[in-house]
Amino acid sequence: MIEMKGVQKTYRNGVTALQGIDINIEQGEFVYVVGPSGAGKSTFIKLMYREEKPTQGSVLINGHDISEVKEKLIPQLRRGIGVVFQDFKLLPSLTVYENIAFALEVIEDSPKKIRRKVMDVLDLVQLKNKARFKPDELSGGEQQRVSIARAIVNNPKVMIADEPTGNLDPETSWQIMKIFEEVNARGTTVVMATHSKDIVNTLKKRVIAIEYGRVVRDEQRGDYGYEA
Ligand SMILES: Nc1ncnc2c1ncn2[C@@H]1O[C@H](COP(=O)(O)OP(=O)(O)OP(=O)(O)O)[C@@H](O)[C@H]1O
Repeated sequence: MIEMKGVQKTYRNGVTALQGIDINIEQGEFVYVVGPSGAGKSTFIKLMYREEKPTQGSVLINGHDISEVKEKLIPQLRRGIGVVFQDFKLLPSLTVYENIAFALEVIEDSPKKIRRKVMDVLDLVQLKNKARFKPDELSGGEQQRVSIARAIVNNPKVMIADEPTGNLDPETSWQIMKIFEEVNARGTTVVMATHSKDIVNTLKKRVIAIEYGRVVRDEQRGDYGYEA
């Protein structure tokens, strides 16, 4: 469902962040992307939701080359892809409820439908009781749960996360991983860049390791493979 063919990404400053990337991720897989700092993980993730375009090669989602999606159709493309960041990226002036509903309002659902969908995802991340809170009234783990709820409220086929536990303590990170596993169990493909040796070596999944912009390892139930 996600395919990269002969992908190279060279940034405008001349840095080649990725080269010779050929990978295929099937619907329903859970994939960790690991590797040293600066190896190209974030670039790899950004190519999947058209935050960046490849310099060479193609990125296909369900057979469609996303580099060819017209600018005005990018919001529509992104609705099918939930994205979770290390720093949550919630809108500070909106409540928890509004931050999630915002992702739906652009697709013009009825108010009743919006309410049901938002409350359903808040239930999944166990934050129904904080729907009226603002992000700065929540702990880091709670904010990350809101950002996951926002990412999945449109029921995307893919959830992509760039170091989602990077700012969280170990216990909170495990809570977040339980939610990721639940989302994956419901059929969503999950691709997650991480530096967490503990998580990768405990919750065994497919591991794609990137070094100096190239895939150096791709294993089912792989290890983290680096020192923490
Ligand atoms: N917007 C950009 N413009 C120019 N160079 C960039 C840009 N983004 C990333 N790079 C460079 O591309 C390379 C890969 O960066 P990337 O952020 O993909 O690595 P990473 O593996 O995610 O690193 P980290 O684990 O530290 O987050 C690095 O050399 C980085 O400096």
